[in-house]
Amino acid sequence: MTKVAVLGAAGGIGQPLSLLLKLDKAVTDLSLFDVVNVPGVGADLSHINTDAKVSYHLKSDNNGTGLQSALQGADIVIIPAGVPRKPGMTRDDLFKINGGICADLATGIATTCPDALVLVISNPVNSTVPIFAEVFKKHGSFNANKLFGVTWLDTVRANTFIAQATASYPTSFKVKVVGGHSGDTIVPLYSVTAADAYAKLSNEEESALIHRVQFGGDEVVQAKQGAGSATLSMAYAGYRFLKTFLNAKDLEEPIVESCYISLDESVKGAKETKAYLKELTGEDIEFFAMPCKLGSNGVESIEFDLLKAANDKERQLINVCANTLTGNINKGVSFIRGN
Ligand SMILES: NC(=O)C1=CN([C@@H]2O[C@H](COP(=O)(O)OP(=O)(O)OC[C@H]3O[C@@H](n4cnc5c(N)ncnc54)[C@H](O)[C@@H]3O)[C@@H](O)[C@H]2O)C=CC1
Ligand SMILES: O=C([O-])CC(=O)C(=O)O
Repeated sequence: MTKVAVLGAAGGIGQPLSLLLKLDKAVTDLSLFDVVNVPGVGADLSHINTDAKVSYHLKSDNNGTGLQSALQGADIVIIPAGVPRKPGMTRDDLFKINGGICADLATGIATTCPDALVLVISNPVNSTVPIFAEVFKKHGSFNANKLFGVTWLDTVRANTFIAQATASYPTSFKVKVVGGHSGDTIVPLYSVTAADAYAKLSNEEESALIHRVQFGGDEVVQAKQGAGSATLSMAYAGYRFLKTFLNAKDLEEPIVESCYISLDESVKGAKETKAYLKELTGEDIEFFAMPCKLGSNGVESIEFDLLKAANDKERQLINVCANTLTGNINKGVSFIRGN
């Protein structure tokens, strides 16, 4: 029995993501939540003859207790709620409005399903995940092993774009991406996780490839001309990342995927990762996307050795990342501590 709650289910990401979840045999209950339009999305999905039971909840239901009903008994909560970018905006420009939305949703999770795995898609991920962590800490329910920023779209793009650059199949790559989820905080570890293909590229081709992964989101924002940002590729990425947890109990070996997590001491490998980042960048970094071994209870351990194997160019990129990322994290933390 696995209940998955989608918060922001009526949106551009929420709808295709909910469709993919409705098709997954491992999902027994699919709970859809939004502030608008979710009855229509829920009624539509509920006609599909797969076993997952669909329920839908508006925030305003039953005197404003719709969020609590949606979250009751949830094992996994995935959150694509909030506004997307328009051309000319950075993800950080979304902070004020999405920060408030995330803080409210985090409070609902902390008070209704504090043991759930929480997967945050809402941007700016670099700051919204620290917001979730701070709200959970306030309620005494913070578990660093169960809170994730979904950065899997960066992995999806890193695989696709190197395949395009080297005329190979995207499915032949499993590139790990570290850092954060915006521009120069995104660092694909091509030299470590796609060494053979990467070695075929010239210096200029390498730089162009890395730039494309870092700014892949902008390509979609520009192509959509004001109608939003990535939705279909994000729904796929969010579903694939979530599926890791659905599959975990049937696998003998944990799966290793990149995700943005707290480097709290309770996470195995976080101490080493933090110390290494401090030595490399001079910064105390509290959240970082890392390849992690994942099981049904969340992070089993961080794959620190992959980070240590980064080449000089990647180490320089991590240095650039650290500066921006630390500011983004502090902004999220003080949004809650200052409130
Ligand atoms: N992590 C990642 O890699 C990516 C993140 N995103 C982010 O995902 C978020 C959603 O993007 P889209 O689906 O394209 O936007 P959208 O505007 O199409 O959908 C957002 C949904 O959130 C709902 N919503 C607003 N306030 C809410 C609240 N308080 N509670 C519940 N639902 C609420 C809206 O009603 C809407 O249905 C954006 O912040 C976007 O930047 C987008 C692509 C990739
Ligand atoms: O670019 C955006 O705003 C949406 C996003 O995070 C992505 O596509 O990676």
